[in-house]
Amino acid sequence: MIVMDQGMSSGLVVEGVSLGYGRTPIIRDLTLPALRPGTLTALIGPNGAGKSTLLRGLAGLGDLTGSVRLDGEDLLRLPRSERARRLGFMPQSLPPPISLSVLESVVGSLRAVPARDTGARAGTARGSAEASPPTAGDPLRRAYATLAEIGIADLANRELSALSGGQRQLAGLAQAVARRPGVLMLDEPTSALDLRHQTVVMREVARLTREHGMVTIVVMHDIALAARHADQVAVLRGGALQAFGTPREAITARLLAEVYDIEARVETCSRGSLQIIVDHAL
Ligand SMILES: Nc1ncnc2c1ncn2[C@@H]1O[C@H](COP(=O)(O)OP(=O)(O)OP(=O)(O)O)[C@@H](O)[C@H]1O
Repeated sequence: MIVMDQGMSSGLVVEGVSLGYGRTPIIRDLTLPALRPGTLTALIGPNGAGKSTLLRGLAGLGDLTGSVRLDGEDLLRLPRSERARRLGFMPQSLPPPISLSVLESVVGSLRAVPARDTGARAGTARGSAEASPPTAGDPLRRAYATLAEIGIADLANRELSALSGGQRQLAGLAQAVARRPGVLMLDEPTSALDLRHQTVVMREVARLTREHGMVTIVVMHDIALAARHADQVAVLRGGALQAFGTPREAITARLLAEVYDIEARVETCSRGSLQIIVDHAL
């Protein structure tokens, strides 16, 4: 059990981390403000900024140095299996098109690393459900509920190998989300999705993050979508943190010019959400 003292803070604390490939450094001495449980952080920045490298490093893939603590516990010193229990990672690549049904793949991921007991009520199935709901077994129930939450209960019995790219991305998301890990890391989870699924996925990820007290980090390129669903935004360029704050604090026309080399306007629409209007590339 972890006992909090004044030197420990709850949530994810990333301090002085560095990481690269071979001798090429990509992330250099990066420190993030503490990421609190129940909050969603959008990690944005231009192509090649190091977003995936950072996420993969935090997930234990790569030789990351520095300090990464979750609720005061040093994640880098934990055995791999223990670290895996605390972290959920969905990479940028789609899950392989293997001969497993979507439901079986989510159950498999739950059996490999059991779900964290967050004390919150297990997700209730919503949305259309063409497949019959399962009647027994906690992993099965949890897996099915997760598919319903992200709106793909109708895909439960379809084989991964017979899905479209976007459908496979949703199945991969279900595998990562079902476990309710302490830290949930998603690398561009909406890149293959249509407009409705982008919105549903971000809404549900934000809801599950709050409900289960997860620290969620989502790499994304759609800044307006990030602004709508994220509690805070971390902006990366050249492996370094350029800005961090609430979407309104962090996303400014000046930042977009500096980080993306574009002239853009950041405006508030009639319903109050941030919109980015790109005028031209600089
Ligand atoms: N396996 C690898 N070996 C060597 N260099 C790599 C490898 N993967 C990525 N890089 C380099 O590391 C840098 C950061 O790449 P990374 O994929 O982390 O960027 P990103 O911000 O996620 O970009 P994108 O938005 O294009 O996905 C880039 O210069 C890239 O070429």
